[in-house]
Amino acid sequence: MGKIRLTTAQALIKFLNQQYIHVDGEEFPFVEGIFNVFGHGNVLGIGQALEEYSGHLKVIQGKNEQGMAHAAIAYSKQMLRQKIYAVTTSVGPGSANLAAAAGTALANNIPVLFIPGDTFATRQPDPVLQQVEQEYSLAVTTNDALKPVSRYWDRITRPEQLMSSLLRAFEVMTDPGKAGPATICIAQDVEGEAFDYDEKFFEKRIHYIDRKAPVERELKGAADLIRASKKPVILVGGGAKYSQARDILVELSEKHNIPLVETQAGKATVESNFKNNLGGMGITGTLAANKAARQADLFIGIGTRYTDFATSSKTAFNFEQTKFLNINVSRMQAYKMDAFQVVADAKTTLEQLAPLLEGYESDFGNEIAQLKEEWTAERNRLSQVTFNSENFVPEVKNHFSQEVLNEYADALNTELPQTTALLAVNDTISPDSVIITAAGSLPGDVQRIWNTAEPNTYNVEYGYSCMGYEVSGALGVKLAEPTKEVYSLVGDGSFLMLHSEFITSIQYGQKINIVLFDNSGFGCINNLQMDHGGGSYFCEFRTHDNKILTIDYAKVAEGYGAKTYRVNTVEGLKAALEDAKKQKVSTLIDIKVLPKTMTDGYESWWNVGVAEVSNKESIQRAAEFRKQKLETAKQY
Ligand SMILES: Cc1ncc(C[n+]2csc(CCOP(=O)(O)OP(=O)(O)O)c2C)c(N)n1
Ligand SMILES: O=C1C[C@@H](O)[C@H](O)[C@@H](O)C1=O
Ligand SMILES: [Mg+2]
Repeated sequence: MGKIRLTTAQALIKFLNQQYIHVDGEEFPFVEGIFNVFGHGNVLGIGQALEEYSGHLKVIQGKNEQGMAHAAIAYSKQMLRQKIYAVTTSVGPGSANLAAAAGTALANNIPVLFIPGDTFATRQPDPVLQQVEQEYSLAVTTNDALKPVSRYWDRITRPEQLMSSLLRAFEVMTDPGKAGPATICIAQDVEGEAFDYDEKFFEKRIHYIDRKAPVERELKGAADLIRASKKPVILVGGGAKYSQARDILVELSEKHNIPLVETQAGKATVESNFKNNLGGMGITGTLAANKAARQADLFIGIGTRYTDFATSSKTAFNFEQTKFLNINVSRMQAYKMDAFQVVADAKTTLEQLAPLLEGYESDFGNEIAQLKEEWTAERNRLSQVTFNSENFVPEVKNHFSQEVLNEYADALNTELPQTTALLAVNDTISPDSVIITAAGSLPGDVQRIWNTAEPNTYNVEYGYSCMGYEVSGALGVKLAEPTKEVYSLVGDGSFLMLHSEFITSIQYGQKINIVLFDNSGFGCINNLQMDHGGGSYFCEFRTHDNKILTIDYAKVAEGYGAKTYRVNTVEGLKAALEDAKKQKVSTLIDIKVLPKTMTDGYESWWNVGVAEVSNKESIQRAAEFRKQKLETAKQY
C-alpha cells in the first residue's frame, strides 16, 4: 500500500479536504473552512500545514476563540447541520476560551470540529507556557475541561492516532442522532511530527446521512394514538427543522386540523403565517400555543428535547389526560415524558404516517383559527405600545415606579418600548432576511412575536442561551447565507460580553447588521429577581453614584469601521434599517429602549430556585407560590 509522509497537522488538513456528505441524493464537501486564532500551540503545526496546503478550505482569522467558535456553530445550524467549519486554537487559555462555545454546540446538538492545541506529548520542556500543573496527575491539561462539553473528545499524542480519532469524530458529527461538537486535542509537538500515513486514508470519503425509517410497530402505534385522540397538538422541534419536514407538517396539519406549536429550535420550520401555526410554546410562548397545549389529549413532540422553556417546567399540560408521542432520531430524547417512541427521521415518519391517518380529523374545529386571531390582535397591540411620563403601565408590571421609568427615558433619551421597536424591525426588513439571537429578553420576544415569513430565517440559540452568540454567530450565518441580509438582535449586556467577530465580519467583507437594544442593564435577570420578590439588585447598569450608565455603542462600532445609526424613535429606526440595507459594510443600529417593555406572561411558569428562607415577605410568598405550582407539575 502506498504511503505518504506528512506531519500530523498536514494529515489532518488533507483529510478535512476529502470528507463529503451525502443527503437526499446530493453530495458535497462537509468541511467548508477553518477558523483560527494562532498561538504557540498551533501556529507551527496546523498553521504551517494550512500555509502549505489548505485545499478548498476557507481559512478565516478569528478574534476570540469563543467568538469564532460561535460563528462556526451558527454556520452549521444555518446549514441545517449538513456543513461545518473547523476551529483551531492554541493551547491553555486559547482552548479554555472554547468551553462556553462547546457547551453551546452540545446543548443545541450542532456538529462542529474543535482542534485545540495541547501540551507536549514528550513532556521534555514541561511545564510549558500556559500549562496548568496538577499534583495528582501530569496527564491533566486545560483541554480536559472540554470533555463534559464535547460529544466526542480525544487527545492525540502520536501521529498515527489521528486516523482512528478523525473517523470517530466524523461518524459522530454526521449522525443526526448524535450530532454535536467533536474535540480533538493535538499535542503541540505531535502536530509537527512526521509519519508515513497510508495514502488510502486520504481518499475521498462519503458520509451518508440516510433517513432512518420507522418500523411497522412504531408506525401503527403512532397512527393508533392519533386516531384515538380528539385534540392532538404537534410540537415542532429542531429535529423537524433539520429533517426539513415543513411540507409534510403543513399537509398533515391542514388535512387533519392539528395545531402546530414551536420550540425555539423548531421555529421557522413552518412559516408563522401558516393558518394552523400557533407559534412558540412554553415560558416564552404565545397565549395561543399555551392554551392549545393545555387542552391536548395527545402531544406529538417532533425532534424536541422538551426543555423547561418549551414545557413551562412541565406544567404546560394537563397530565391527567395528555398522552405523548415522540418522533426523534435520538432514542434518549424519544424516551422523554414517558412517550410512545418512534425513533426515526421526522420527515420520513410523517410521510409514512400520512396514509394511515386518512379520514381522521381532530375536534379542534374553528378553535385554532380563533386562538390565532386573538394572538394576532395581541401582537398588534404590542407593536403600538407608547410611553407616557405620567401613568405608563409597561408589559412587566409593578417593578419600576413611574419615576424610575422617567429616569430611564431621560438618561437614555428615549421613549421607545422594546416590543414596538422589535416589531418595527420585523415589518421593515425583507422577508428572506435571517435573524439571530440567543440570550436576554430578546429570545423570548422573538419566540412570541417575531413573524417568520420563510423557513430557516430564524437562527436562535436557546439551548445554552449563551451571551455572545448573537453577534459572533451572525458572521457564521452570513457565511451560510451570502445573498441574504443577516440581523443580529442583541441586548446591551450580550453585546458588552462578546462581539469579537463583528470585527472579523468587517475584515472579510461579510456584511452583518447589529440591531442593539440598549436598556442599560441585564433586563431579563432584573425582571426575574423582581418577579420573585427581590429588589433591583446589581442587574441595572448604574454608576458608583447611582446614575444610569449610558454608552454610545454607535461610536464604539464606528471605531471598528461599521456604518452606524443612533435611534430613539420608530421613524428613526425604520429609516436606519432602510439605509442599512443599502450598505456594503457591516452596520450597527444603537436603539435606546425603555426597561420593562419586553413581553411577559401568557399563562406560563418557570421553575427557578427561590430562597426558602428570607426576611422579606415578598420572597417568602414567591417560595410558597413555587411550592404550590410544583404540585401541578409532572415530577420527571
Ligand atoms: C455567557 C452567559 N453568561 C450569563 C448569562 C446569564 N444571563 C442571561 S441574560 C443576561 C443578561 C442579558 O442582558 P442583555 O443582553 O442586556 O439583555 P436584556 O435582558 O436586557 O434584554 C445574563 C447575565 C448567560 N445567558 N450567558
Ligand atoms: O438566565 C437566563 C434567563 C433567561 O430569561 C435568558 O433569556 C437567558 O439568556 C438566561 O440565561
Ligand atoms: Mg439589556
